[in-house]
Amino acid sequence: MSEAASTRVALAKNTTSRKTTRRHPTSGTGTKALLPSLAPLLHEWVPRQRWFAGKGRPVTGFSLVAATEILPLDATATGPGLLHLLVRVHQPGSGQAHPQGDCYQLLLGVRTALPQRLAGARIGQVTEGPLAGRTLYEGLHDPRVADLLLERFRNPGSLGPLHFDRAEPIPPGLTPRVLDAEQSNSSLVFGDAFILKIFRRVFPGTNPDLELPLALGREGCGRVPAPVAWFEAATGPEPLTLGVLQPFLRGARDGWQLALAALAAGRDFLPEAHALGRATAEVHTALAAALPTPPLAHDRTRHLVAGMVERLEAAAQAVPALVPYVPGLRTAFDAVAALGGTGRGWDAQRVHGDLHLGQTLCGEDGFWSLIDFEGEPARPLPERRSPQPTVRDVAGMLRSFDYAARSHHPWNPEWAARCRTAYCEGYARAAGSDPRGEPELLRAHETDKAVYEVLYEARHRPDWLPVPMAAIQRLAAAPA
Ligand SMILES: Nc1ncnc2c1ncn2[C@@H]1O[C@H](COP(=O)(O)OP(=O)(O)O)[C@@H](O)[C@H]1O
Ligand SMILES: O=P(O)(O)O[C@H]1O[C@H](CO)[C@@H](O[C@H]2O[C@H](CO)[C@@H](O)[C@H](O)[C@H]2O)[C@H](O)[C@H]1O
Repeated sequence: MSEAASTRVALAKNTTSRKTTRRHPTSGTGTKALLPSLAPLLHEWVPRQRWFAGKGRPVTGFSLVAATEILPLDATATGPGLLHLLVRVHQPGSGQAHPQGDCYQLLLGVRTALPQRLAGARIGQVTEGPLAGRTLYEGLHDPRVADLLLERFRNPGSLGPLHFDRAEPIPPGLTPRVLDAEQSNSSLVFGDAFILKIFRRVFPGTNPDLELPLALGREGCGRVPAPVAWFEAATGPEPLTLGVLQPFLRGARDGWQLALAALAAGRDFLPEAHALGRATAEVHTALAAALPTPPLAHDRTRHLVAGMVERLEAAAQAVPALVPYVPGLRTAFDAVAALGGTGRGWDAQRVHGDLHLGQTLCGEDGFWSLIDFEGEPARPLPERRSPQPTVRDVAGMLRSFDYAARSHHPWNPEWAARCRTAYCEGYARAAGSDPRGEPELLRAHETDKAVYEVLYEARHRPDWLPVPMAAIQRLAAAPA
């Protein structure tokens, strides 16, 4: 992606170098020049955010990809200013899509005085530059900012590099609230009618969390809330998806909470697991009808296995506790490679990509929906958008039953085993084929998922590491 502007702030040397910037219609006088004065605050704040994916590696600087003044930053204005930034965060040895680092979306509120109700959103006071003396804060926590975003969706169109689109009319005057969830992104709920997900780490190319729900909506699949509106940035040849507004499923509870509640009550979760299998199969069937389904021939099987091996090796480097299990885990991948070598092929299609209990919502009427089609956030976007065997999703859910059972004391492995069976039965009933019919492929995907989880937990929730590590031990010991 070409940088829309090239202001770069080198934090390591505590120096600021400014190169030429391209004029931008909404940048306002000096908007791009603001980054150097905001960088020290961002350097403290960004790495602490739940959505920051580069944890554990130092931040060495920031460069500006795009800046848009959504609300004027004029110091004489009575209300807040709102600065929309796309910022590349420089980190050594990083960058899914860019060698220097990943690009993040920030919505920064600017006020002369921060009201007490926004104290929790405070980032800090700017000490230099045009905003000196003013307070910077997380804009999404400010209802005035949230209202303004909704207004943009109600009246779509372009604002500098930002483009707002909608599929249907949106009513005015919906009260906003920030969703208080442990998330990879940030979400705002409007009047319990809509939920707006703001993507934090953004990549060139349509995000599958917009692409797949739109395709499923066109296909008439009611298992996924269909996007009502979205916004993107044009900063290079491909758009960056920035946010999606969709219907809010009021009163729905996620599968993770429900599974834990069942465990706490000493109950099985079998009708739920069966229904989840059915919902997954219906989504897969609709995705296969809506989007291409190239078969996974020998060369692509090799590629699939090579990716799994590569991820295992990378994870073992990052988490040394994995190292003793690498040979055992490799047998799962070798078994698929061997089958591929005999000319055996598999069907492939677009899938959810990161399916787990927390991505399922059960409505008050007991109807299950699937959400969050972004795929595994750590994977490069082209890979997340590539067709894959549907067992990838099945494996994700099977792992999730294991997670739920492991996070409850005393550990009840039979509970998880029964859920896994019920889920596969529900899936088979709706899909017409049982995911357990391809045991090598399923085991390889479960192994790949457990490896991903080890890395995820090591980076984000080290206390949870024993959960996927227990599965690693089991999978490494399983006969090939
Ligand atoms: N359409 C929806 N209706 C109700 N709640 C939702 C909806 N979409 C998401 N949520 C809630 O928001 C949370 C985070 O959404 P998700 O898409 O998983 O974001 P992230 O990618 O940041 O994890 C979910 O766990 C769920 O509780
Ligand atoms: O929901 P996200 O897209 O942010 O997914 C990431 O975080 C999940 C945890 O919040 C993580 O899921 C893992 O923990 C879950 C329990 O909290 C468990 O149900 C899942 O099976 C397990 O993978 C997910 O892997 C990660 O991508």
